[in-house]
Amino acid sequence: MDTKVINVQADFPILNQQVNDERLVYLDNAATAQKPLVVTESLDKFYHTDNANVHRGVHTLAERATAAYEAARSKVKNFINANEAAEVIFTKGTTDGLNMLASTYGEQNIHEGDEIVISIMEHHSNLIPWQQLAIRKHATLKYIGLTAEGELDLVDAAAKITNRTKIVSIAHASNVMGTINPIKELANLAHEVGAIIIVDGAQAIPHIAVDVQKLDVDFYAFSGHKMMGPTGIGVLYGKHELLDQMNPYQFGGEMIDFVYQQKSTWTQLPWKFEAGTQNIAGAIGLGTAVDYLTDIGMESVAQHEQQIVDYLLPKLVADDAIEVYGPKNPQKHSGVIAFNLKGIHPHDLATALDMEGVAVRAGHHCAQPLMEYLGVVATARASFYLYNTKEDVDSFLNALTETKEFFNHGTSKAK
Ligand SMILES: Cc1ncc(COP(=O)(O)O)c(CN[C@@H]2CONC2=O)c1O
Repeated sequence: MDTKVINVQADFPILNQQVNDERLVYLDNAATAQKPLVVTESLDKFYHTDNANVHRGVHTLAERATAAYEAARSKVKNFINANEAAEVIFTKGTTDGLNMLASTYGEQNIHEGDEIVISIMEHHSNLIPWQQLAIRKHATLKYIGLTAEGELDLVDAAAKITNRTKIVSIAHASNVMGTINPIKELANLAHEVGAIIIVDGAQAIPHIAVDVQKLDVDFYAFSGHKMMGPTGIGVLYGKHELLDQMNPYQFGGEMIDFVYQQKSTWTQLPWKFEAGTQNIAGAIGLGTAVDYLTDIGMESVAQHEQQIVDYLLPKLVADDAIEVYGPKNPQKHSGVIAFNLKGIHPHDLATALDMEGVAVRAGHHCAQPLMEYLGVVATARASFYLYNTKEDVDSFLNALTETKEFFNHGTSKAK
């Protein structure tokens, strides 16, 4: 499939600035992505011309706001190829969606002795909800390990997913290891034993095409802010029949059919899970981000990032002063690259890079069990998106060289 050359920096005014008298090079996209003008303009338009509460008013603005909100839902439905818009629940983000599942599906279906299987590379948002559920229910939480290459160990997965497993919950892409996990295979392993599969899609949905029906996942959670949408909006996709069985997550306006003094009945999907006034503007902004990505094409986004990784990763791997985590093969590594400069604390490294205008993340990345598994306390992390360029990569590499010299570090082999 032919892909467009991506040249979108002009859509992101935030990128056109100096930091510490150097050109900003923003490489912290795994934390949050920058927003194109069309997204912020869609928020302005809503608040300046269409703002009203949704689903309840019969006046013109309420109808316009409702139409825009539900149009956003339809855009997301098409973007992930859900079977119907009712399977798209707006949430606050990935964390909210995963907690919703643990508090509803989990509470209703996990019992003493049952097993929940996740992986050691999970973000805390896809670890703690299951850990606390297992504690509450006297169930068992098991972790799938990694191969020597730093990928998910499918042999270990097959050994740990058994007829005692009720839930498998896995990141589609790691926010540390730069791996894309074999979700279709894991879905098959889960379904073969009668378990469901939940996917944390936070680091995948912005970067690769996701087809929830082709993957045959039961639930898929992601955040708007990582795919150039506003913060505070996200999506939980779920198969209709499973969402139907779940108790509401929160109670209040919007989500009811009828409220009597001593009992209440609930409305239909998706609104059963959208209690109270929702993040209407956020949903509209997310819908605009979906349009923006769809216009560019996810194939083009993926190829653009692959070109960056193909160019950068071998240089980092070849440098004896640098430890790279995750697969060393660029074809198996996403645009999230965790690394350390040997002997230098990642916070000091990130501070030094910031002095050169380069923004990377440093810390445990809300993946402390993974840090322990890797034998490190923290790492630095550079993460790329469609608006990053080869010039950004060269600036990053130059800043790394400057930083190594600043810390009087050994010279690297790679030039
Ligand atoms: C894999 C993964 N899952 C869940 C989350 C939680 O998403 P929300 O915060 O939107 O609910 C994140 C956030 N990524 C963190 C945030 O900052 N840096 C990171 O790597 C993530 O990377």
